[in-house]
Amino acid sequence: TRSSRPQRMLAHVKRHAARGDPQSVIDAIDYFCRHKEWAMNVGDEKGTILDSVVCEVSPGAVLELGTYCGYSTMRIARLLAPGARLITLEFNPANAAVARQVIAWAGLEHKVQLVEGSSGDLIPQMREKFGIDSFDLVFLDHWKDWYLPDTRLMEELGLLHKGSVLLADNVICPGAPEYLAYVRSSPRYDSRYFKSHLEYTYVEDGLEKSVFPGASAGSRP
Ligand SMILES: O=C(NCCNC(=O)c1cc(-c2ccc(F)cc2)cc(O)c1O)c1cc(O)ncn1
Ligand SMILES: [Mg+2]
Repeated sequence: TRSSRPQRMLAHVKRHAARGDPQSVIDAIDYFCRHKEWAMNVGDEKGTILDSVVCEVSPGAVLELGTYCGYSTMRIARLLAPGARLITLEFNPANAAVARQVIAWAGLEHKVQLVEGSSGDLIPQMREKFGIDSFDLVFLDHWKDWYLPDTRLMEELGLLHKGSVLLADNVICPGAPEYLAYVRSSPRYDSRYFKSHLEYTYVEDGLEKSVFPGASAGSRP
């Protein structure tokens, strides 16, 4: 049967990127998506914003919701300090299979745990399965109408601590209106919008960065 777009992207990476060189894998994917076939990676423009937030937070524990082909997974993992961990959840097994090979080609597999399944099912298993107490940074890039329920779930499970940062992709396109309304109105978050463009296009999109000031905030009378 005809190959999938992620499979063609992986073939492009293997042909044009150097093993063990994350930047060359990132550049190869950006080239493929800009000049051959568009794909829904966070991309180079929003990727620069993602990089700056990762460097600012310098997280010990990161959760990524929505791996897709592993592009943002690599952007985050290449900036992590030794011993820091990135857990990335992907619902689609075919995409997960491609992402594993992309991450391995970049030589970042030892920093990343890719878990297949639904975020709603896996988030409650974080402690027992991965020994994670809380996350310093969460990158939301999966189904847009799951951003809010998964954020509520992480709050209720105590997986966010004072200062935890949520960074959400696509808050304009395709859009996550209920999530935006929540993080911007809740006294529980200090939220800021980073205006950018939908990956590889001139369409407006952006990232919303929301800092969790602590469970007690917003509950005082
Ligand atoms: O498909 C699953 N996740 C991808 C989410 N990501 C997106 O949908 C996404 C879409 C776009 C996009 C923007 C404009 C356009 F015209 C078409 C697509 C851009 C992005 O940057 C994304 O991140 C998925 C499946 C599943 O069964 N369960 C959980 N997640
Ligand atoms: Mg996205």
